[in-house]
Amino acid sequence: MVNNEGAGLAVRDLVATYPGADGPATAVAGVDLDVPVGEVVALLGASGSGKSSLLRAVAGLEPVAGGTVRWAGRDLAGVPVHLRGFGLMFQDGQLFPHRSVAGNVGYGLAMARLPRAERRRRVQRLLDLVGLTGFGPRAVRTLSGGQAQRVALARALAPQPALLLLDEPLSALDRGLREHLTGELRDILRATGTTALYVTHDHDEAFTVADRVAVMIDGRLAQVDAPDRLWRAPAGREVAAFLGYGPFLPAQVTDGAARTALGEVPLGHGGAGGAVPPGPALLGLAPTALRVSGDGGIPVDVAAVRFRRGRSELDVVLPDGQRATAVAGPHPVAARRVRVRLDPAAAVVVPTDRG
Ligand SMILES: Nc1ncnc2c1ncn2[C@@H]1O[C@H](COP(=O)(O)OP(=O)(O)OP(=O)(O)O)[C@@H](O)[C@H]1O
Repeated sequence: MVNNEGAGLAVRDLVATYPGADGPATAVAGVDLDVPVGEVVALLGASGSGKSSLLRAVAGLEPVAGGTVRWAGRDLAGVPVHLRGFGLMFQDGQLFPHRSVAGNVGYGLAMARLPRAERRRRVQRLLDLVGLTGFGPRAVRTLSGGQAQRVALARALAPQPALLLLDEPLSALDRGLREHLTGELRDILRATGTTALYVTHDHDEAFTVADRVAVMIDGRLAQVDAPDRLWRAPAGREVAAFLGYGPFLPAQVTDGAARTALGEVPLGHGGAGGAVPPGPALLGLAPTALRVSGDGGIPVDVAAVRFRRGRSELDVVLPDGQRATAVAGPHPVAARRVRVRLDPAAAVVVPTDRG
């Protein structure tokens, strides 16, 4: 991964607002983000967290209320969308309905006045790349949703944009197709060495596509990290809860281990990683962190039992009254009280929230 000083995207203290009834409403609340050349960064957040607003501000589609967007060291304030050299891809593709597939993919190349023969070659290469060999003459209205998004991707990649901005590019597709295309998209971005900022609310998509994932909560970036590190070492309870950890139990960190009501968890092992200072902390449980055990473990009451994907899942009541999920084997569980053991690899220790 190239990371020359000043290369790539550098966003500093970016603020984006919309006019509201009671004055401007803040959608992006002072964001710093770097996307070095060749890297794919996913902006992951709940609906309304400000992901699209940040992406649109980088694209130049929205005016910024504060801060800077730089590419290769150059401040882009006042540079219009079409002169930033960025590519855009949206959820609904927005293909030109009256052009063929090839006409759509080659659009930017025609604009750039590339000679016809070279244009043809590039369009063909791109259609090969996105798995649509031979689709050039097809009318876009005859395409399936997945095919249309492949065309949109090919069109966005055609002018070899310095930065590709993707806003929920797969979210209009059904789950199976989305999962399939996510892997393909990652491979295509890697194969073309594309630098990209990828907005999604889908965790699996972000973790699959991105070199680094930026978690956006209420207009702020709560953590930016490689997928495995984000999962192993969330910065705090807010990020851990967003990733799906919970409930959280009090923990006391000493000498590389965290003591909790469910037992001791070694730090830096399995899921319970991160630089958590000694003192009070929190233990967050992934849905598979508790296993029903035949012998030993903590006794808990069973509130409900479900059978799911070949195994029993129990809602159990922890000693402090919180509900948690415990996983059992393939046989139905009839007991009203069971013992559970903690799998430290499926739990995280995070610092207590500040303030
Ligand atoms: N054009 C607009 N006018 C007024 N408010 C807006 C506008 N666009 C977005 N907002 C508000 O800004 C906040 C952030 O919206 P944004 O679309 O950036 O979030 P998001 O994380 O991309 O959400 P989603 O995943 O639902 O698209 C929200 O509170 C939203 O209601």
